[in-house]
Amino acid sequence: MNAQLDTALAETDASLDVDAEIAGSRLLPTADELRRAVPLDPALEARIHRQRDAIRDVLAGRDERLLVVIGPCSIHDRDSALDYAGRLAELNAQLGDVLLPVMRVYVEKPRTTVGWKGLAYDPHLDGSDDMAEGLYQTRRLMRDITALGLPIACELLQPMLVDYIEDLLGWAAVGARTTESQVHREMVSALGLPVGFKNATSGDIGVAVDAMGASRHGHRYPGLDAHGRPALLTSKGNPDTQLVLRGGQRGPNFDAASVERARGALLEGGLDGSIMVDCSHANSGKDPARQPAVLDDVLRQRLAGQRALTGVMLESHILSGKQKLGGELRYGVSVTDGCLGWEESAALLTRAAQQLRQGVSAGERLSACATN
Ligand SMILES: O=C[C@H](O)[C@H](O)COP(=O)(O)O
Ligand SMILES: C=C(OP(=O)(O)O)C(=O)O
Repeated sequence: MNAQLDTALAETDASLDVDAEIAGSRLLPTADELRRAVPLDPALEARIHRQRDAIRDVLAGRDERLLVVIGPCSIHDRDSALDYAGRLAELNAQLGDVLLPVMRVYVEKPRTTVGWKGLAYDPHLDGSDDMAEGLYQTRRLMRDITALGLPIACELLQPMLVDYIEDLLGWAAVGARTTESQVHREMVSALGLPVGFKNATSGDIGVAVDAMGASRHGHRYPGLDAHGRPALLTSKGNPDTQLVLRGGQRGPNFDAASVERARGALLEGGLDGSIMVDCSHANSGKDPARQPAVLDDVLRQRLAGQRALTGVMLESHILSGKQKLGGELRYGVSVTDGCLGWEESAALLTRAAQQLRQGVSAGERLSACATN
């Protein structure tokens, strides 16, 4: 870890513990300290603002490209994450006319019960939970990926961690397990970036629509200021949100009827109909091999005129499948949910781009006929 940060961090004085149930306490850097240790230069900051604007344009329908949030289910090592980012940046140069790729750099994992919680929590993958190091690695990695020209996305799970990384993100998700939480809605209302709310694990989309409505409003809520002090914060409200359909306990919800129902619910809630389909999770029954079929269906709906479909999400890594933590790890294989491999992912995006180009040029031909 950064030496300057390291000396500032120590075990806190146990005699100060007011709660006997807390078995230990270690200081973390404040967001301000970490940002100073891993700074963002003004040129990169300006680039991230342009990336957010480009994503906002897609969500609002001003840009016809398809937003593609793609990458590992979770990041567990820097080398494979940078390797993946390099490949995606190269592919972006070829497909950027019709797709807007954003890399999943997911460093916090929500668990159904218990399990590894991600690089930010446990960077050594061994239960030692060296979070000061995890946050440092996270910020450095995110900065290095954005420097390749790629916008990045992650799930914002623990509101206290947002300030450590928020300035680096192009897009963020609130996950299926937290969409109904008022605390997360307040958090989103203070973010200056586009955010997708996922439907609940039950499949209920109403909570996500409510979340979008709630986070458009300004809120007053307790949190931490940039120096880590408790403060009453006042947010302005975030107008740039999107509904993410990820399927649920009753099955998938990416089909045309489900998408149209979701669009109706958004309009009824007074919201623009911007929808992303997560091709993974309950929409693929957690079988990565099913993600291409979901993507195909979404593309068919888009080409048939469903303009509310502005984005897709795919879980993809260097190599396909998944592996358990514990033994020796294979390079580039997910340690959480199963992913598509890179070769297949690249072929899939290339095919999607071709289909979208053909669709667009067919559309242009039709409008040219109409005006002649
Ligand atoms: O995206 C990843 C997982 O679906 C999510 O973190 C839940 O994982 P779990 O059910 O294995 O805990
Ligand atoms: C955990 C995730 O998704 P969900 O909230 O849909 O389960 C994820 O996208 O990594």
